[in-house]
Amino acid sequence: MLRVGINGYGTIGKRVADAVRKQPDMEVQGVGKRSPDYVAVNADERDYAVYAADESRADGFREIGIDLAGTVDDLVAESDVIVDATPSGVGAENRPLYERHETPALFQGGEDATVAEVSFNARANYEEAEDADYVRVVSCNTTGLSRFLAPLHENYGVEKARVTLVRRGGDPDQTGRGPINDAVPDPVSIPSHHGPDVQTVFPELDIDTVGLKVPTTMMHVHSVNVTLEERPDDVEDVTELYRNEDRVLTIPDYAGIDGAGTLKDLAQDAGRPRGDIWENCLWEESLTLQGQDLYCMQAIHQEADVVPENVDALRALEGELSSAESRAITNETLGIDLTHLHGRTDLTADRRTPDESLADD
Ligand SMILES: NC(=O)C1=CN([C@@H]2O[C@H](COP(=O)(O)OP(=O)(O)OC[C@H]3O[C@@H](n4cnc5c(N)ncnc54)[C@H](OP(=O)(O)O)[C@@H]3O)[C@@H](O)[C@H]2O)C=CC1
Ligand SMILES: O=C(OP(=O)(O)O)[C@H](O)COP(=O)(O)O
Repeated sequence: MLRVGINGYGTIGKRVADAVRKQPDMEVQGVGKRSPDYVAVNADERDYAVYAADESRADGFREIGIDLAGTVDDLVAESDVIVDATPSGVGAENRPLYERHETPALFQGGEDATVAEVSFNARANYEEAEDADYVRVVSCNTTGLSRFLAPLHENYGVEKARVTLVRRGGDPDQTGRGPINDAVPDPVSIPSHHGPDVQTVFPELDIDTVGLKVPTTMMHVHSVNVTLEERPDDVEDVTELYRNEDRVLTIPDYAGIDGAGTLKDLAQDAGRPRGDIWENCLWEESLTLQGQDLYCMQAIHQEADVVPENVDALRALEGELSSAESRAITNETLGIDLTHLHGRTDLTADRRTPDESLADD
């Protein structure tokens, strides 16, 4: 059993903890938490051992009935590997602590790529993490773009990718980012940081990205245009390619899923924890071919898509399972499977009004 310590129990850390707990080959050693607040209570209620990130606040944990298991220093010493899910920039400050204990670590996409030896996406470059001690799981947007681009890259070649990222303004718990009523070029400089970040996974790829933020907490939406080196025979071939990707949910036209709100509703109806959507959500109807150019739109649940990638990155560091083997276990244990949407598509031919049916009979 791989003992995994999670340092930083916020939006990403709490989801990674729950995902690790579901794996047959891993266990959660404990979680590092700084503030003794409702999220700390939630960790305690879920029976995670809580370690203090800031010793000066240890009394605050005791006052709310949380019996600390130690400090983050202890957590690092007792774990086989650390998932650092602290805010952007704090991970880099933590790296010397992990080095001191010779404990390998994963970092998140808010860190600069230089924090680790490898920037990781399970679908695109799993093998590169096998000999590493420090790995950065790329950000939610970069994860979504890597999953989207990998099959195109392999099957048709990518001459040039251009992406407009309509970014959610903040996560639901980030009350400090609102209320807002605006659409803000963010970053206003072009290209945005996302293009260079995708190149940490696909070094040769020619990609330009621009970003803006809008007042929603639900999901990011990408408008993508890719010039392919080789033209697919038919757009249906591309649709089929994505239907066969394990972490891409292709949205069939009949489903009536018209935006991030209906996607979240779908996830909640499906009983997903926290309404999480781990897959890229790609509208089939938006897949369009014009000459060598492919267009499409996809939505990315920023709180969730990096979670299975963290689990796979832990296995990549171990070096015992292949990408396909690890992804299969992660998908199965988390329940990454909304293919029931496609099990219904055959019925669309019979979607006639009662009057039409009677007329035919
Ligand atoms: N949120 C998102 O949409 C995504 C975020 N990421 C990346 O994941 C990383 C984490 O982001 P996110 O989960 O949103 O962050 P959160 O702010 O939600 O959580 C951060 C956690 O780290 C703790 N923390 C803060 N400062 C320190 C410190 N000095 N030492 C130890 N722990 C500390 C916080 O403690 P406390 O609250 O107790 O003070 C909290 O538990 C970032 O790199 C981010 O860019 C990647 C993909 C998507
Ligand atoms: O990694 C993320 O986004 P990014 O890919 O746009 O950098 C997360 O959604 C965090 O974004 P934020 O920088 O708006 O907090």
